[in-house]
This record gives sequence, structure tokens and C-alpha cells, in this order.
Amino acid sequence: MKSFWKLLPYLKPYMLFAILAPMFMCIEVAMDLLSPTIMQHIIDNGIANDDTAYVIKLGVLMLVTAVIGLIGGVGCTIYSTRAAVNFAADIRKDVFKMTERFSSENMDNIGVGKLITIVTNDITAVQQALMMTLRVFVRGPLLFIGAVAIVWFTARELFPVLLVVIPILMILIYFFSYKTGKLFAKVQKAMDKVNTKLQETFAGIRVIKAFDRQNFEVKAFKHVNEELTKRNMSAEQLILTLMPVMLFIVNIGVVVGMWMGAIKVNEGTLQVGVILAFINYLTIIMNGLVSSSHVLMQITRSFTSARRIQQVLETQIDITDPVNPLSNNEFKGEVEFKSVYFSYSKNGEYVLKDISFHVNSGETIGIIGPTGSGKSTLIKLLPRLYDPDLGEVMINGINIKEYSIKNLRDLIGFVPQKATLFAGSIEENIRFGKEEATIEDMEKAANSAAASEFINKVDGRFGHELMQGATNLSGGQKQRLSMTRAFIRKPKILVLDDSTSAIDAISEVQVQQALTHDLPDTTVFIVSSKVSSIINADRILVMEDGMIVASGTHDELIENSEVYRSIYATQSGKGVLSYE
Ligand SMILES: Nc1ncnc2c1ncn2[C@@H]1O[C@H](COP(=O)(O)OP(=O)(O)OP(=O)(O)O)[C@@H](O)[C@H]1O
Repeated sequence: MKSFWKLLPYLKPYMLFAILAPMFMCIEVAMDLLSPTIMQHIIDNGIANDDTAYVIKLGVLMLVTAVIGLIGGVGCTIYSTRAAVNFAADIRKDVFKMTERFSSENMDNIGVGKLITIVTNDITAVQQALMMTLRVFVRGPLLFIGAVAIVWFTARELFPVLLVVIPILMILIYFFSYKTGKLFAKVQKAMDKVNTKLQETFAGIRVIKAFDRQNFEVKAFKHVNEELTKRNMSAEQLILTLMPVMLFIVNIGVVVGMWMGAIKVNEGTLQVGVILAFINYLTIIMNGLVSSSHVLMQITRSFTSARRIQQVLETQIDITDPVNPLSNNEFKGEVEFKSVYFSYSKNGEYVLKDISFHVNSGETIGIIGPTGSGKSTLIKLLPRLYDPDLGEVMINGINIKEYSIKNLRDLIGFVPQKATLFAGSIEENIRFGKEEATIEDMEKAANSAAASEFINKVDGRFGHELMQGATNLSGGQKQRLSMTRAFIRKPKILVLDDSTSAIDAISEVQVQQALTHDLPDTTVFIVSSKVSSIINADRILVMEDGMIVASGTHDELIENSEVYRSIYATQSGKGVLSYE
């Protein structure tokens, strides 16, 4: 509930709409409440006395009431929709903005599937709750209070019926609202699982096909979908059972009311029109309570959604700018790791242990080691995708936490293991690295990344459109473009995370030569599982089990490192080399 209140400031810009909507609704309610009384007068004073002129006069009045009620209803719909839809759009915008600020750890913690459910389902649930609150929450209680008051003043003889029926209806509503609130929390969780599965399947559709795992995936999806269906079914069934149960209670009330009324009519203390009006008001009371209960249920349901939205909006961003960031424009690429420890789960095993090394500006460092040894994790600490648990990462002798994140990341060209490109032209993708790049800059960077050849071949060259996920490029072309995007920044530090795995040996040499020639002052980190990619590095760090177990040039490592020797031997097809 607190989470829902916390979202209400988003309504502030649309306050006028939020005030006008219930005001229009009041007009509709007043007209609805007037109708049965007018009808009662038509029956008891007009029809009973054969007074046609009176009947026509009140008939016209009823018509006017209906038209005014209609205006009230339409006005309320227009303004409540405007308020709720804009309210939701602003929340969606902020949730999206927040996710853009998320650190990798924040993202890992919440999960993409849940985020998608939040942006789609949860925000819509909150929007619905607000819309219903503005429309029905006013209508329900007003109809209820108005009808009870009118029965008190005009049909007091039948009032005891209300004293029994209303508490029973209220208990029912409370019970159903409580139960559905719990069930809808389970629906949201099941929805997260469906979204996570969908997202994973769509992203990996090619792998699924290549391994002929469609049937397996269909079964896995069926499982999560069935769970969602089951949960939805229980929740919806419970909501829909409420109405017939309440109608049953009201009908008993109507029968008792008619029976009591008939006795009073026989005694001559009550007119027939009053009984008819009472039945109408009883239905109005029930409708008022049912609509209020629906809003209550929607609101209860939206509390879970609001909590999840708040979870995103209030996420503690764990990688933030320092209070007084250093403004250093004279960056060089000197890097030092000082006794760095890091673990993904904060109380789990360290993935990096006691990492210490120093790199001079302009040096090329190769990082090699068995799979899972922590190579990618190590270089992810440089642009602060993650922060170390212990120790320090320094650039130019200063802890990188003291630079503004923008300043720091502007320094670094990062080519990730998996080339991530966006739908749009090749040019737009390269400009991602440097907004103000000229065509000459792009041509030069593409040349260095051995991407010119394929760019010159495709339709429209730099204007060539990439599909979502760049599925119309080969793996090697994606990697070349991803490198072009990093090279164009002329970064002080360049990180290549296994980014030449899909590139042929000749092109790889071409890229390495271009790096030396075009970016002579840049410090380059090359993470690779291939010795050929790092063999010419000034220094190679050999990693095993999260630690640097050796470092040196290729020749030194062949001499001194058992691990490096065995990697080299496996790749040169000579088995385990012995240098003794
Ligand atoms: N986001 C993550 N959350 C939790 N654990 C992770 C995450 N990323 C990596 N790991 C774990 O950290 C360890 C080191 O992973 P890392 O990707 O750094 O290895 P690597 O040496 O680059 O491997 P590879 O050569 O296969 O790319 C592995 O055990 C891996 O399972």
C-alpha cells in the first residue's frame, strides 16, 4: 500500500483531470439516485391518481436526468483515462531511465524477465487501479451512501432488511478481496517466469534450432504457461464468483423486503411505489458495493505491482559517481590493480583473488587462461561494470572510483565477448562509439578493424540497415563492427574481450598491426583463449582459478609457466611441451 502512495506524485501534473473525473462522476451518481424516487412518485402520485399530466412531467424529468447522467459518465471517462494513462506513461519513462542507470549487478539481481513484466504488466495494473479509483471508487461509495440514506428517509419500514443484508455483503467482499490479493501476487510471479522463458527463447532461437531442441523448449514453455494459466484461473474464478454470491444475498433481501412491504401495504401504512423504489435501491446498494469491491481488488492487486515498480525505482545503484569527481582531462592509459578481490554473489566465492599488476601507458597486455578463470571479470572492473570487493583499480595512479563514470568510460573502448549491435544503420552503430564522428573517421576506424572490406560490399555501405541483433551480419562481421565502434573513440585504454574469436588469422594480424600503428599510445588489453592473439603482447597475464599465476612475455612464459606451456602446446598441436 505504501508503494502505491509513493507513486502518487506521478499524478501531480494531471491533478486537474484527476479532480474533474470524480466531479463528473458525482453528477452521474446523483442522477442515478434520483431515478427510482422519480419512478416512485410516478407510480404513487401519477398512475395511482390517473394523473397523466403528472406522469408526463415526471417522465420528461427522468429523461433529463438520464441525459445529465450520461454527460457525467462520459466526462468522467475522458478525464480519468487522461489522468491514468499519462500517469502510467510517466512511470514507464522513469522505470526505463532507471534501468539505464543500473549497474551490471543491479541488472543481474532483478533479471530481464521481471523487468519486462514490470514495464508491461505491473505498470498497466497500476494504471487500471488509478482509472478505476477515479471512476468507480467515487461512484461505488456514493451510490451506496446515497441509496442507504434515501431508504432511511423514504422507506424506513424496510430499513431492517438493509441492516442484515449490508453486513453480509461487506464480509463477503472483505473475504474475496483478501483472497484475490494473495492469488494475484502468485500470478505476477508466474508471469515473470513466462516472460523470462520467452526472452531467453527468442534470444537463443538459432541455438535452439541448431540443437533441434524445439520440442524441449515447447515443453519447458508449456510448463511455465500452465502454471500461469492455473494461477490466473484461480484468481479470476474467485473474482467472478463474488457477483453471483452477492446477487443471491440481494435476492433474498428483495424477497424479504417484498414480504415485509406487502404486509405494510395491506395495513395501509406503505405505498406500492415505495416497495419498487426499495428494490431498486437495494440493487443500487449491491452495485455500489460490488463496484467498490472490484476497485478494492484491483487496488490490492496493484499494491503488488506498485511494490515491484518501486523496487526498480528505489534500487540502490551500486556504481555511482563520487561526490566530487576529479576532472582530469590529461588522462593516460596507465593502469594498476592493487590486491583486487571480487565475487558476484557478495558472500560467495571470490572469482578474482589477490589480483595485482601494473601496466604502463601504451603497453599491450594479453590475458589468457582456462575457461572460467576470471579473465572477462577482470577487465569488466576497468569501466566499473562491477566494483571490486577488496583492493583498488587505479588509472593514472588514482582509484577509478574517484573519476566521474562518464569521464572514466569515455577513456575506454570496450569490445565485449558477444558483439552487441542495435537495429539501425552501420553508421548509427559506429556513431554509438563517437557521436560526432565524420565519415573519414568511420572509414579509418573500419580500416583498422578490418571491417572496410565487408562494409564496401554491402548495399548502401555505412547506410546499410542492420536487423534487430544484427542477424543479417555474420559473426565475424559483427565482431569487426563492434571493434570499429570502439576504435573510433581513439580510447586511452582499449579492451578486447575475446573479440577476434570469429575473425580469420590474416585479418587478426591486420587488426593487431593497425592497433600498433593507429593507436600507438593506447593501452590495450587483449583477452583471448588463443595464444596467437596475444603472442606479441608486451606482457601476458596467465590466469587460473581467479588468480594471476604467471606473467611475462611469450618467451618468458614458455620458459617459466607450466599453465601457459600447456595452453600453447595444446594449440600448437604438440601435446604438453617440456622445456627441460
Ligand atoms: N554475471 C555473473 N554472475 C555470477 N557468476 C558469474 C557471472 N559472470 C561470470 N561468472 C562466474 O565467474 C567466473 C569467471 O567468469 P569469467 O567470465 O570471468 O571467466 P573467463 O575466464 O572470462 O571465461 P571464458 O574464457 O570462458 O570467457 C566463472 O566461474 C563464472 O561462472
